[in-house]
Amino acid sequence: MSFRRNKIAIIGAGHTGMTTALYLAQKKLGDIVVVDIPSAEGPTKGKALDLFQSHSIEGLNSQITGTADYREIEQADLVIVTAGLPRKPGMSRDDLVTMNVSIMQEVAQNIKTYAPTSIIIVLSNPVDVMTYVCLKETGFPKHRVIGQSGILDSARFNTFVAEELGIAIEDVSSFVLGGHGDEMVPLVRYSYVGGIPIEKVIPQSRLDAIVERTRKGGGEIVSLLGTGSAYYAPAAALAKMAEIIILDQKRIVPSVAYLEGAYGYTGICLGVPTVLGGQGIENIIELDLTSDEQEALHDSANAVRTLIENLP
Ligand SMILES: NC(=O)c1ccc[n+]([C@@H]2O[C@H](COP(=O)([O-])OP(=O)(O)OC[C@H]3O[C@@H](n4cnc5c(N)ncnc54)[C@H](O)[C@@H]3O)[C@@H](O)[C@H]2O)c1
Ligand SMILES: O=C(O)C[C@H](O)C(=O)O
Repeated sequence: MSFRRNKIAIIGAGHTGMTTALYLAQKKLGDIVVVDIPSAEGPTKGKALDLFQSHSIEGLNSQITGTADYREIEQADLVIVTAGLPRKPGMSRDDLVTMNVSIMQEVAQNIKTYAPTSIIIVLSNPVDVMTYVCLKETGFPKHRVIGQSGILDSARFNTFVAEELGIAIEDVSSFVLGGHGDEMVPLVRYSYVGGIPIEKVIPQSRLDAIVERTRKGGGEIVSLLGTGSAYYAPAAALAKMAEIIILDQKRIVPSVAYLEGAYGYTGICLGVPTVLGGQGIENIIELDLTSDEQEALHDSANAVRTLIENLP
């Protein structure tokens, strides 16, 4: 009799990578290997060992390994890519594209070599473009290369709605569509509090303000932090996607997916509602959009397409 535990690789042992490792360990989803560049091998091993030692106190039993050697991701079921530069105050996510594309190309080649059957979740920014680069570099089928943005953006929207109404965050459900930039499209019409459409309980002017704050939600944290960008909520979003995939939960969540016709777009990666499960993206759900929503999505998709067309 032989048992094999799930294996999750995280590329990038920075803020989001290590926070994701912590959430994954707490969710007891499998063994975790964290990979960073050779010059960061010591700190990567140190962070992994520190987290591993916390298991004795927390009653956890995942194996946590830090390394700079991609051979250690062999047989990973899931690879989460957080490698790349975060933005600084005053920058947009798109300003990271040149640096992060070359990092993504190198990372993707290593995943292709050492974990060719894995499912990949990309976090690195600008995430719609990085998901596209990862898909093209690995040559993996499109359902196995997924980007994270919508769970985070929806979580921000939910937080602001809950604050506005003074109610529990868990009673708010919303959808944010489109690219992970300031043109993202929070879908107010598809957002609810305890099953009640939010348009019935929040006046339009306040909804407009919440939509605007959601669009700029990442930048708000970047300005407050002064250095680096958000990591607790992004890591929670990654761990949620990992849990859905590993447990084959078939949940409906927004993911960055490669589109071949959905919403009228082809050849770009964009945030859309998906069914996520053991195969990765198992389906894309097409919602009816009003002409205003379509126009907003068009602006967002165009911003992503322009970046893709101008890739270095
Ligand atoms: N999509 C989202 O919702 C979202 C949310 C948060 C952060 N991000 C993005 O995620 C990325 C990481 O953010 P962070 O806060 O963890 O940054 P960080 O600087 O804390 O960590 C990045 C890590 O990547 C490593 N790295 C760099 N080049 C590498 C390579 N070639 N191979 C392996 N590792 C490499 C660095 O050494 C560093 O440890 C950034 O691009 C950020 O913008 C995206
Ligand atoms: O805003 C950033 O640069 C990081 C991330 O995309 C976020 O939304 O928090």
